[in-house]
Amino acid sequence: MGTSQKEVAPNRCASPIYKFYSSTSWIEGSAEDQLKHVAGMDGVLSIAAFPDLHPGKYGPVGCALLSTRIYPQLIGNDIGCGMSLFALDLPGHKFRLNKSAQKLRALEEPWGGDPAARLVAAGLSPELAPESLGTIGGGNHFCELQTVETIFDGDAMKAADLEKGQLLLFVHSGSRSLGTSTFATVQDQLEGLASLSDAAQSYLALHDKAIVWASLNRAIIAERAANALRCDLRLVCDIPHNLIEKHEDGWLHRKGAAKADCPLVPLAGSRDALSFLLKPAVNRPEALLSLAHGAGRKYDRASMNGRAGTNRQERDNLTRTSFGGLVICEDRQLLIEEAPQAYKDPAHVVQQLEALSLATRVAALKPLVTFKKAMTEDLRAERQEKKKRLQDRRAAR
Ligand SMILES: Nc1nc2c(ncn2[C@@H]2O[C@H](COP(=O)(O)O)[C@@H](O)[C@H]2O)c(=O)[nH]1
Ligand SMILES: [Mn+2]
Repeated sequence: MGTSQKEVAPNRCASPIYKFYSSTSWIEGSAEDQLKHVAGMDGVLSIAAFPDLHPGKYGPVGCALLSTRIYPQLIGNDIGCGMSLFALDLPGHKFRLNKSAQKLRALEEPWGGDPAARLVAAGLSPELAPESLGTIGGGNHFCELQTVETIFDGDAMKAADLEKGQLLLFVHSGSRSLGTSTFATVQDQLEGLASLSDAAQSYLALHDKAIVWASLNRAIIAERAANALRCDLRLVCDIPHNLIEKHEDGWLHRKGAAKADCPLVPLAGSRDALSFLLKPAVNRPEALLSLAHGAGRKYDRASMNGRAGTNRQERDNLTRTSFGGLVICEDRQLLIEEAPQAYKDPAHVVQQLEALSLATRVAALKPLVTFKKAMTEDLRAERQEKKKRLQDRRAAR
């Protein structure tokens, strides 16, 4: 069994950091500085860091942290963000790439369902951010049509009733405006919250609702996509990666770390790389019941300007993949910020997890169509209006 590198931050009281990556992994120094900082925070007992580790706004992304105190800023505003994988009953031979891409554009239209009914059925108040339900959101959230490219663990695939060539939907989204408003209530509490305090209890109550909301949101996004593709769907796994959970020794914070106390965990690649389905190992307590959730960022959003999509030809190329797939992202800035070059190599991340006996690969999943953002008439008009306002303001100066 491979061993993680254990490090104790210089602070005398700092907790151990178990690093589940090696010198061959792309890890920014600033991400490790953030790890050391959080290891020294009051009440922190242990940290597990995965090969998708990268610096985040409020702390490191790609890690799990056990603490006696509650730290909402480690989770940030996208509480409950996660990835859900669904099997489609669309036979591979009936699949048409261009037609499917066209159909998935329907995801940009407002959802025509009954948010109140769905919220109530999920045990939530009908007033809980109904307007955002069924929407993907920005950043690196997506709804991706994939196919099973390679099977590594036939038994696990059989148990999940999946086969080679199977069409899948992979949805990455979170709690949208609900997570943002929940985080806003505690955003300034950088020193964390005593777990029994009123502030912690009311944050956790809202947080738990955001987890359920985010999962429901992913299910509705997938239903909308399956409807557009005129097929049925079946949930394979639904795994959050931004959340706090009660653990026997304290509070387990996962930021960009997949909850791994379950049979199958997806690991996202990029829109032009394979994603993976993993089987978590069960005997690594230092990993804090968690796994890497993706490839992890190599370059932050701002530094992608100039690295990708610098001219029209390059931007056009970004809407097609090296697998022959298509990307629907009609927001130029988003197309560039989320270019595949912004991410590390997911195959390396998986290889590291396997080398350290944290997980084994079950299957590799190939992206066919990645939906992020389509330009509707309303959006186009909104954009033009904004452009005009800017021009008028400049002219008035
Ligand atoms: N299959 C795809 N994976 C993608 C895409 N864009 C990003 N990614 C991966 O998802 C994780 C999510 O990171 P998070 O910290 O924001 O939750 C990221 O690390 C990438 O590996 C995509 O279009 N398709
Ligand atoms: Mn996420």
